[in-house]
Amino acid sequence: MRYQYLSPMNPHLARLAHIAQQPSRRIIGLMSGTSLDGLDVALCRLEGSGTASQLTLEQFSTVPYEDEVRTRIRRVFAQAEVSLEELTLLNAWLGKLHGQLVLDCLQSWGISPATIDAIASHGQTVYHAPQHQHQRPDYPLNATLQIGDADHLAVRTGVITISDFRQKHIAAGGEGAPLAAYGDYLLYSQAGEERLLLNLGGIANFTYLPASLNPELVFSTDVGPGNTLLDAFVRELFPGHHFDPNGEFAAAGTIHQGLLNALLAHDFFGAGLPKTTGPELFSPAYVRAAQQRSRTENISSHDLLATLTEFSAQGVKQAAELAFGPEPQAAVYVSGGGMHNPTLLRAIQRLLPACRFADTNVLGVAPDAKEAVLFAVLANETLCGSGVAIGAGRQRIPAVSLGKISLPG
Ligand SMILES: Nc1ncnc2c1ncn2[C@@H]1O[C@H](COP(=O)(O)OP(=O)(O)OP(=O)(O)O)[C@@H](O)[C@H]1O
Ligand SMILES: CC(=O)N[C@H]1[C@@H]2OC[C@@H](O2)[C@@H](O)[C@@H]1O[C@H](C)C(=O)O
Repeated sequence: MRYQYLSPMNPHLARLAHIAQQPSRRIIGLMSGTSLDGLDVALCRLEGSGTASQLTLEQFSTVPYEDEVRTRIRRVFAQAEVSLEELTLLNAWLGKLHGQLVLDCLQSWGISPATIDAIASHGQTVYHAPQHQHQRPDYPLNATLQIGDADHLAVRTGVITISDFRQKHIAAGGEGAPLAAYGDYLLYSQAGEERLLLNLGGIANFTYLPASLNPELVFSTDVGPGNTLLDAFVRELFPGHHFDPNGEFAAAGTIHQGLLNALLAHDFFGAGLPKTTGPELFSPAYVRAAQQRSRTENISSHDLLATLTEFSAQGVKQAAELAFGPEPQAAVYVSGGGMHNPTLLRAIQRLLPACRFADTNVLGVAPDAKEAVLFAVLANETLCGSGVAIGAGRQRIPAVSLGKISLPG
């Protein structure tokens, strides 16, 4: 379809059309993940689109959240009941904050906001509710909520902002996550190599990239908890720490097989791929229930951490076996904060002995930046992609462009 532009036209829409037609775009990808450690800010140059996309990561920064930000998010995060006033206020407040953090980053890099074509803002997931998890017969649908309203980002920065990437995925039959496949396929596929791109964030997920490059086989899936349970129990049991430093607490403990079996006794692990989950399921309450069932309430803090670390690794193994069958063989490229935890990495390598492991630096993207980069790539596709049929025809992997557009004025 071709459209002729008739004047008068909203100048912001004209700018949008111009940006879409440029040979390359400068897009800032923003991600604030489930670990609540901070806002990842990735300034990307994207040339072309689709499988011809070329990415250059020009700048990257994680702006750590102050305690107050974390506290405010935790008041509503992954909880079935919250104050509606708190949620409403936080939505606007986070949007403003993210806008300001983008401006701060640009200033520290010596880059003018006027040179940025678009911001791609994931926002903060506060509740993820795939149907298999909420199981409410009165709501037979998947749903998810990200906050940090993008109109605030657009107005504060003066930059067109694309946000709320997960809703159309759901509207078109998906669970709203993971979206990684839509970017990973374009940037990191390699003919002749079976690849798994494993992200160890709060929740662990991977993307399968087939050696054949056939987009219909591509998918990404959550596999279970990554760091979320480790972080939660470290905060409780080792005051002053936010995570298990280099996996040392877990390394000093012993895996308790009875508790591990109880943790793994959930339908999520046997369910077909792709699937999503979140801290709504994998919460401290989930662990406490498993401890009660296995009579392991009194194991030491180190043993609990060792068992939870093994639990995260087992989730990766079980999903890899669902994808490949027994003895999965693939090149695994790791990203996310969990790659800084050698105890977790060693466990995954032990459970997948026929896989080769590297981190995503080898693919040209810093592991900590990969998710923020993803949203820049998704925004680029929304602006000028012509559509790649990722997972075409398979359940829960709709081939759609993602995101809503906020104009600065
Ligand atoms: N040196 C380290 N030792 C152990 N763990 C670490 C280290 N550095 C980071 N981590 C872990 O990585 C986490 C942050 O990971 P990341 O930033 O990938 O999460 P996220 O993006 O918020 O999660 P998600 O992808 O689920 O949204 C920390 O909370 C911690 O658990
Ligand atoms: C609902 C939601 O925010 N999910 C996140 C979360 O963090 C990791 C995992 O759970 C993944 O499913 C997803 O993020 C990545 C970026 C994705 O959509 O691919």
